[in-house]
Amino acid sequence: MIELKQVSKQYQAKDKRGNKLTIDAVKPLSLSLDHQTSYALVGESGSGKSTLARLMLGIERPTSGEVCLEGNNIALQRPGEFRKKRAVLQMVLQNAQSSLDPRLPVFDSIAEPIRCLKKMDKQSERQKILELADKVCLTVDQLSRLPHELSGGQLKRVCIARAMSISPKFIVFDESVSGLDVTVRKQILDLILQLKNDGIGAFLFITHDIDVAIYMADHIIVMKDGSIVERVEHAGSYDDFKHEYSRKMIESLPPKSPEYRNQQHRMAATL
Ligand SMILES: Nc1ncnc2c1ncn2[C@@H]1O[C@H](COP(=O)(O)OP(=O)(O)OP(=O)(O)O)[C@@H](O)[C@H]1O
Repeated sequence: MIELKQVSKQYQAKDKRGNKLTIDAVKPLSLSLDHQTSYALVGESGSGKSTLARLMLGIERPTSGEVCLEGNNIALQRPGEFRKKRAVLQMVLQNAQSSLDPRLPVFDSIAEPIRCLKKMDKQSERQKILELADKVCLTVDQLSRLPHELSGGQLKRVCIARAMSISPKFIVFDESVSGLDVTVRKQILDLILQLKNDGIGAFLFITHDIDVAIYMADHIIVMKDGSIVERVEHAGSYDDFKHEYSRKMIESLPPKSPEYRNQQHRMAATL
């Protein structure tokens, strides 16, 4: 579905003294993402995960290489044409609150992509939003509220419903459960897994948390300093990670609280 061919991304910045600096956010790499597959991208802060995701979605242009969607180089498509095709690719950002218009009831925020990209009469639109709300467990009452009147977990659900509103083939979840308490976190992760079988074609989960990656994804991609250092399929435990950097990341995991460990056991039991 999405193919990256020797793609790289450099940013120009300035150091403390004002000298020009080139940042190799993503070094040349190739990667294919298939339909109906779950991916996780793990790596420390600054390793290039979000930049790589933005390249996949065509939000950023690569410095070199090609990004192809269904075999077509997205850089060669006319903006109008790509805008329509790009709708099949969605992203759920880390900060749910700032991704939503604070003045709009969340019903309208969920409806926004439909209004921009699809022609739908009001009755069908309402029906569609109610179906989506049901899928992500939001009540009709919650749909009429403003973002600041919802909890963090409810806001994540709104963002997921919004991303799903135009039936995307691929959704990137960028740190989508950070900042949530363990119970809500588990609910959101399970919701995404459930939606995978019931709507989302494929997804990429960006996370610092290797436990979350193991729980969520069929394919785990480990990034370090802009490069992919390891790919693990169907990881069942930490032992499946062999690269020195992955091992270091695992060794530096903080000791887990009893509550967290119990949750991991419950997660493992459901796999
Ligand atoms: N617009 C930009 N301009 C300049 N440098 C940037 C820009 N965006 C990202 N970078 C730099 O590129 C590198 C990779 O950043 P990126 O956000 O992709 O990492 P990340 O792995 O997603 O980090 P985090 O987990 O903290 O979100 C970092 O050194 C970052 O400072």
